[in-house]
Amino acid sequence: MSTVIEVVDVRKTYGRHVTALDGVTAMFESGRSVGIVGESGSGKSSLGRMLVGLSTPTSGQVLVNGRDLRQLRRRSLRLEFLRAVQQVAQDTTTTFDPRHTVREAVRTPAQILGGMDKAAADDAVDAIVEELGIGAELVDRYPHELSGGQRQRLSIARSLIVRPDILICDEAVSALDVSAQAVVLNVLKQYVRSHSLGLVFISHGLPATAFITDELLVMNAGVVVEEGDTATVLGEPSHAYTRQLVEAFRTVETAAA
Ligand SMILES: Nc1ncnc2c1ncn2[C@@H]1O[C@H](COP(=O)(O)OP(=O)(O)OP(=O)(O)O)[C@@H](O)[C@H]1O
Repeated sequence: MSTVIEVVDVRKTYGRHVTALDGVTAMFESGRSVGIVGESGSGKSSLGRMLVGLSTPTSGQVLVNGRDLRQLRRRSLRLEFLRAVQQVAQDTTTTFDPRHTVREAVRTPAQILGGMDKAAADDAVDAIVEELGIGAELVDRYPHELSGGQRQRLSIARSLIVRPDILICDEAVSALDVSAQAVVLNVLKQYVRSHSLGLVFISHGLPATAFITDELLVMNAGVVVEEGDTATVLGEPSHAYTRQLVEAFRTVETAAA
């Protein structure tokens, strides 16, 4: 395991009145899966967006493989950054270019970032699609011909094919039915164990988070209030906010059962 992303005392404010992140320090390693949990508005997506370079800190630093993220956003280092960090978003409506089939969309990063030739990239597309339980017939469709869940799985395929050091998943399995979710979560877990993938898993779903993460960061009002290994944080939460959150998770689960 090696440290890929370091977040050092990061603050993020929007305008004058909203502090989304208030002094967050965290480390994300390859081969380890970290869940970020917290109620709505606690800053999870603000942190997730920062890790993928979609937002910059108001103060503090985000380092990716030792380099400041601001440097990595430059065009000359953009490919290096994309090889290290990939993301899967909750809303995949704009993830795919409507002019290309999903085969082209999944194959292109394998060629550009993975250095594969077209034939090897095509084989890699077929392999990852099968691994994720996606029907082979879907890859020759255009994005608008797919359901939200199908697009979400193909978006995961497109990120995994690059073999990034870190994959940021923000509600990335939320559009999937339970059986598709189980397949995807198992594949992601296997990539963490066997291919040293570092996973950052942002989710409101407790069972999926408990299953897939090694560690949890609990956020409240832009602050990490508790962190530790998942079983301990969920089984013996030490912070009152975490106890409340775990209780709320369980209430929803019971109501849904
Ligand atoms: N672009 C923005 N402009 C202004 N305020 C924002 C912006 N993005 C987020 N915020 C605010 O920052 C705070 C943190 O939002 P964030 O989206 O990070 O929370 P979250 O924990 O991911 O919530 P959810 O679980 O609902 O997705 C919230 O108060 C939100 O209203």
